Amino acid sequence: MAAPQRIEADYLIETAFDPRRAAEAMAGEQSSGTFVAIPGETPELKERSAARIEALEEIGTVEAPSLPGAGRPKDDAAAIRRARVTLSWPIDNIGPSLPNLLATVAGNLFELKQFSGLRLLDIRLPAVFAARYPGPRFGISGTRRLAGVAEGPLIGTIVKPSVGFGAQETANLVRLLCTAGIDFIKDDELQSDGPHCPFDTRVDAVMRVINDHADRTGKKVMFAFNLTGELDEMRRRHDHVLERGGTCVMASLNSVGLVGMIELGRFSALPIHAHRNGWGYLSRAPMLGWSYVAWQKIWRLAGADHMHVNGLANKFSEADDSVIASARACLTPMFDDRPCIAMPVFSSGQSAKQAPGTFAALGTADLIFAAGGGIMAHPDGPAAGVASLREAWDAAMTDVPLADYARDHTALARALETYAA
Ligand SMILES: O=C(O)[C@H](O)COP(=O)(O)O
Ligand SMILES: [Mg+2]
Repeated sequence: MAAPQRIEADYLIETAFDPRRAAEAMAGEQSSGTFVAIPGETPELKERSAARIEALEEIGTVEAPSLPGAGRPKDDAAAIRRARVTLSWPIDNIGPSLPNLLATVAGNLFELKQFSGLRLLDIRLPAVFAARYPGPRFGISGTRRLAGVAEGPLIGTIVKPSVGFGAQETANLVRLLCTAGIDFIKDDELQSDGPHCPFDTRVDAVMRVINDHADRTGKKVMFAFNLTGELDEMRRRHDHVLERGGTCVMASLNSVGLVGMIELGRFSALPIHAHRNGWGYLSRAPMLGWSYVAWQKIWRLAGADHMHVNGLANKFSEADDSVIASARACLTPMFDDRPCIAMPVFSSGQSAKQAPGTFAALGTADLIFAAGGGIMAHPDGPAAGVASLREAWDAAMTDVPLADYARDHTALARALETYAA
């Protein structure tokens, strides 16, 4: 897996024009060219700075354009063709800069008239990027160490109701979950620092419970406090969590943006739990936007330790094979000497029933399995919800079918009845 010398990006394109001509327009627009030839773009300059087409493979035709507004060639009967294209750029165009990488590989090309579909599938970066950015400081091993979970998944939850609890009500729920043996708890992304549940007050109340539980049992439950905000706010909130003995902070990636995440990555002395809310607008249309395989690399390099990947049979619209491809991507090294592995977080409509499928598909338990409704709505209460997830994972990892294991594990049996649909 040698890092390339040039920046490389793979795309899926759809066009009514000749795909090579369209890809040339895309390469030109994203490097030295524009819509007409310009005198300054000499052969020497192009040699130095132009993006190149490294590969182009046509993969078929479609009846109708996927996106509105695309142009058509004069021959209006021309087929609409799809192709996979790899472009490359010299690193000297931008240097190892993540914000400028974004403008280069995922900038103006999505709206070029030549295309009725354009999706970024993957990126590969020269090793200078690994030297410039921190990458995850904690990753799997650091998270396991801080959470005191040597093997198996981190069984986790999201505070639910997502908003509405005050600090003390949140702490009361945390006490119950700690007693039930949970490993990981997070704020919902909708909860940050509103007047009804101020960040500092929540941290103080929750950490009193977590520290007290740790003093008595030796187990410090990891709580990801959502510090999403402006840069100074995030730094101040981070310091408050650290002072109170907290072991994780959370940020909404699309809210803090790339620069926010880079700054947080450089600053943070705690693992960063990266929430991907908003992902749908980047990915839901199959012929537009980003593949998670490409997108997650940017955030890992910026410093994300945990990356949300949705979950099997989730409440959203993503198919299971895409969820597993995303989780595998987070576990795939980015550079030989800087793997930047992030721990995948399965979350969204998860409950005991998805444990075997998740373990079988991923082949590892190096993950956080977070169930909000899947724990809170257990008919015998959240403690039984936690037990049901633990039992489901024990069954999955010892290759016992859930229904068999449920015969003498009541919490699991009741969960399977409840979350059957
Ligand atoms: O922030 C999250 O991960 C979601 O709110 C998950 O909630 P759920 O487990 O109830 O779907
Ligand atoms: Mg949520």
